[in-house]
Amino acid sequence: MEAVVEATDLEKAYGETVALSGASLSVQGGEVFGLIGPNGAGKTTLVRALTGTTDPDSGTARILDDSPTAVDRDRLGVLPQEFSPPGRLSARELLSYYAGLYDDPRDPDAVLADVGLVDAGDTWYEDLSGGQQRRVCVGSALVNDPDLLFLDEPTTGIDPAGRRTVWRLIEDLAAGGTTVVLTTHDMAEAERLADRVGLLADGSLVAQGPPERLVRDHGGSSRLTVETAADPAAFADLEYPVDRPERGRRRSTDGAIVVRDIEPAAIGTVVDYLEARDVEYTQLSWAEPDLEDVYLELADATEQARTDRLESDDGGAGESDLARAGETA
Ligand SMILES: Nc1ncnc2c1ncn2[C@@H]1O[C@H](COP(=O)(O)OP(=O)(O)OP(=O)(O)O)[C@@H](O)[C@H]1O
Repeated sequence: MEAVVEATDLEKAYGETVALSGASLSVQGGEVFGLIGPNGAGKTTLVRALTGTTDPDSGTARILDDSPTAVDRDRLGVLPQEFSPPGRLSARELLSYYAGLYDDPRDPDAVLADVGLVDAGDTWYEDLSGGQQRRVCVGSALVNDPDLLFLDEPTTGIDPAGRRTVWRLIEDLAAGGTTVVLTTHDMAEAERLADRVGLLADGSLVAQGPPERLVRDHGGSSRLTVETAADPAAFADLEYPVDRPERGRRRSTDGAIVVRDIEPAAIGTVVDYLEARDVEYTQLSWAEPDLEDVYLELADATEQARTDRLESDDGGAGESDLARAGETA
């Protein structure tokens, strides 16, 4: 399959701030590629470099076998993260306006239907809810029926039902052969839609692969979370490894203990253990590793590597972690 997006060693700094530090990726025709990563990792900068709205300091970017600034705009759809169309045009007028910019656009009413806004077609953009506005913006990126579509956080602010409408839309586009590069903070969205996911951290892609492979390689084991104020020492005799939840995973305010490498059939053993020792708990929840675990693991490893690099004189301490994290790439 031919690469529709190809980035090699892209670097971009804004003054002292390094936004991209050697980002490389390749997206094949018809693929949905999910770009994930912490705030400030460089995702929007990468999308901008790939769509010709920012010039990288070095490295090369090609889309649709052309340079991002020279590519045929009729073949490209872009939903930027920040997009503010004129407020005093209706949803339908806005889509008609954007459709008018292309040689062979789609029917704006069909696009309105695609994004689930038939009933709001005559409402001024400024009177739509935030989620409806975002859906109009998604629609504006589709009016030219693009071969390649960049969506930078398309579902931010959209309610769960509307999010599913957009997800189905993206799935239909992908089924029709559209190549999609999707930036998101929603791991469920990435896991559901993306054929491959790239984790951007500290300006470079530290891991790339199909979500299930990333989960297998970096997600860790299944876990049973016990919401309890008890100390981990109370679990010392349990036959499974026990520790605290990862950063960002704790839901209870009282604290929790995580029992690892445990299958659902063995949960009863833990319940018996807790009851035999009068350890109080409020809830048990079992989960398989998912993309969020990969994210937390690799983003943490990269952040730690960066801290080590800043703290060490020769800068070498963090590199091995980064290299290890990137083995899946
Ligand atoms: N125009 C700009 N001028 C100065 N700094 C910028 C500019 N654009 C981005 N940056 C900086 O570059 C870094 C990467 O930003 P970018 O917006 O690409 O990250 P991101 O991964 O998209 O973040 P988020 O998830 O918050 O949208 C950040 O430190 C940001 O402050």
